Amino acid sequence: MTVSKLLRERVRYAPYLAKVREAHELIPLFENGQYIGWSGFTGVGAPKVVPHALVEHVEKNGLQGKLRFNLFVGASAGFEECRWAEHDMIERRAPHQVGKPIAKAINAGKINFFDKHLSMFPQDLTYGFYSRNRTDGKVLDYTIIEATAIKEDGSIVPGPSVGGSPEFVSVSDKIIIEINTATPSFEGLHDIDMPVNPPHRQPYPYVKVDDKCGVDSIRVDPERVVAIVESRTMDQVPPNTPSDHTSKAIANHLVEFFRNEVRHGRLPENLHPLQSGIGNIANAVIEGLTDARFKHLTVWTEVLQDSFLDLFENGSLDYATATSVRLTEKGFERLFKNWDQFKNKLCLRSQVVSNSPEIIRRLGVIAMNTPVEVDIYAHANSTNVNGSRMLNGLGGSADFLRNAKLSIMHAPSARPTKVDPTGISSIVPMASHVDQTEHDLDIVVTDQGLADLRGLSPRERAREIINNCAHPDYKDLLTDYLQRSEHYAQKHGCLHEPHMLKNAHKFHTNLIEKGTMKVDAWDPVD
Ligand SMILES: CC(=O)SCCNC(=O)CCNC(=O)[C@H](O)C(C)(C)COP(=O)(O)OP(=O)(O)OC[C@H]1O[C@@H](n2cnc3c(N)ncnc32)[C@H](O)[C@@H]1OP(=O)(O)O
Repeated sequence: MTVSKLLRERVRYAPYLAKVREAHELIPLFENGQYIGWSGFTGVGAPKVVPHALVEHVEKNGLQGKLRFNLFVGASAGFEECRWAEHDMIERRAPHQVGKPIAKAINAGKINFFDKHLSMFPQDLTYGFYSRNRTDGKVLDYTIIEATAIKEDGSIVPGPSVGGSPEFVSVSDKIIIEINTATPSFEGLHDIDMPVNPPHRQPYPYVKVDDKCGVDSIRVDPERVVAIVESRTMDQVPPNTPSDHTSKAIANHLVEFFRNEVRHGRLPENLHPLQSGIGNIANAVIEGLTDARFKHLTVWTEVLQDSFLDLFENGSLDYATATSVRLTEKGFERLFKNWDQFKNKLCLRSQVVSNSPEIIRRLGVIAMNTPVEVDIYAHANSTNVNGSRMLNGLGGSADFLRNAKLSIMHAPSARPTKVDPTGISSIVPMASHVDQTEHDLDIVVTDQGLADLRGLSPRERAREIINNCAHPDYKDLLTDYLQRSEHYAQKHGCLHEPHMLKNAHKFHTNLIEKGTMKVDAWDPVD
């Protein structure tokens, strides 16, 4: 088959050129029930052409439900996995996904989804934990990995994400590489630690955000590479919603808090390395920091969004490292236009390193993530609406919030429902599912204000959160819940973290029944 000039330029290991194939030629390799790894993290760097050929094959031949895979991706893969979900091609999936079709299939019980900390998922896969029921001893049948170049030794230069690819490649029976020639090569941007399992694992020696101790490409045994496919499809990240008065208010409270910490000597003037989660609030908070004009900031995070480019450009940010650079089309244009400037200030690592609890704690990272809800004692739910409906998954939130120097959760104080513009309170009596515990969180912040929970007992925390963070529509209700719970608990000698279990989830049941968390009355308890 003919090999394009662009592909020849990107593939510097000649033996691979004999393995160049069209995606449709690879379809016979795939069988129902196989274990597949994909590159990709937060919707960038995932394979596109082979997954697309497979879904077309399923669609054309009516194979929905008959060609299903155990699919593992470092974090969300985006559009391609949503199409697989729509065509019932996913039997099992871990650990983090984003997109209505895939969440719908999970919540319809069609996909066996399991959620695991992003720092742990790739290593657990290499331990054989997820393939322990296989009788052939394999972990993954295929890894399909997107690359932007191949080096002289056949090693893989990833694109805008590293994620779990090093681990997938290390335990995969066969490997298919998609070389993306539509996107510029990301060569020089990666620092990758190839997996070494206990008892031989050494410490990751990073003590500064810009330390580089790994390799610049993913080592692979060329014999296991069965095909090279050219991809001409760019990543597509939807534009971020512009910040609004809610996200701006959250950002302002946080900036004020940081300034106060600096004044009291608990943070240096350039703060500590920042981590910021995904979503519009996270993006807006970083925008807020841009306006605050801190100097010499650094970032140790898992995903970089567009707003970080502003921080670089206005001179606030010295260096940023992550496992994925998830930019919109405009963001990527800005990155490539100023490539020489950014390439010395940016580094992409494996997700086991970007999310390593040990490094997060060593660097004193400031972690900021958005929850579904936080309860009055500071247990937070990041994943399951009403304790049951999976959204995206835990992601790296707990890797960071458990280990950061400052663990911050930011949310709007209330969200609208169809019948009530403030029908959902982000502050609830008892979280309907717990991902981050009271032992992890230091700060809760909403558009109403900031609750500093450090050193407070549960009942003190409850007052700080209700008074500072709850929406005015819910303040009295939550205070009433707390006082009644205290009265009840006093009688029963259980005043440490008082609850009326009969009413603890009444906000949620009321929301399900009436479309608002505004309960009319509490059930009597004695
Ligand atoms: C890859 C990474 O891990 S990055 C690092 C951080 N990762 C994480 O924190 C992972 C977990 N967190 C997340 O997935 C997100 O931060 C979320 C979903 C919790 C919040 O993000 P937001 O942008 O604020 O969520 P958004 O407003 O889009 O809400 C998502 C859905 O949940 C619903 N929802 C959110 N909160 C609630 C609530 N308290 N009660 C009921 N429904 C809720 C929304 O109405 C919306 O419903 P829809 O899908 O039917 O439209």
